[in-house]
Amino acid sequence: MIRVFGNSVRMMSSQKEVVFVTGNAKKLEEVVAILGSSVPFKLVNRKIDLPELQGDVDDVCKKKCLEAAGIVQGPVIVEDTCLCFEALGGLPGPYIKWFLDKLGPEGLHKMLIGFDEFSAKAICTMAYAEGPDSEVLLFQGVTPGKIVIPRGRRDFGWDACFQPEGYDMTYGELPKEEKNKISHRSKAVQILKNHFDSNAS
Ligand SMILES: O=c1nc[nH]c2c1ncn2[C@H]1C[C@H](O)[C@@H](COP(=O)(O)OP(=O)(O)OP(=O)(O)O)O1
Ligand SMILES: [Mg+2]
Repeated sequence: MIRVFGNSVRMMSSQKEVVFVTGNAKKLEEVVAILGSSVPFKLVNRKIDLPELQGDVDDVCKKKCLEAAGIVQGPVIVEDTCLCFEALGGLPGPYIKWFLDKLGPEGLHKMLIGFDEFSAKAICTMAYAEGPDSEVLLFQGVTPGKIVIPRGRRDFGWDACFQPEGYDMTYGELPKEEKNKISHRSKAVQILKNHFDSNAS
């Protein structure tokens, strides 16, 4: 179990504990690194494999969040990550996990050769709910880029085949701290953090 303790004064008054529900250790590692210690709540992880749902990005994330809140019976954060290919009208999108499992990063690139169109968007949608009957808030970060022949680390999903716009390195080649400054996840976490910062007093 990983705990991130907020160190702000506001933390003393709120003492809010939020459970980040994910079965993906790499996601957790990045969210913890991006959030740092300045969050006005205490983040606690629970490793639960939530169902892989169907639908549009926002719907998938809302349902996933309510599933998690039902299990935890309290405040939760979940996130769902999409990789959307321009040539495929936004697919695989939320189904990227299955495409990656079956094709690997090489296959994701090969799939697009016939289209000769490699533009893609990495989208992270974070969802927060106070409980199973509460409203779900969404915080979304998007990083545009292109799908390339894999280069770099293979330790996290499709990192090796995604090259963010304006960079000549893939996510898998960029130092972790650099990825965490520009990634879809860092943008979503920043928006979520701003929300909690402005509602914490
Ligand atoms: O920054 C990333 N860089 C490379 N690959 C990534 C990234 N973020 C997620 N991924 C992979 C993991 C999974 O194959 C799919 C998203 O599926 P997604 O359902 O959101 O993740 P998951 O099932 O692994 O964890 P969770 O328990 O939070 O649902 O893309
Ligand atoms: Mg999942």
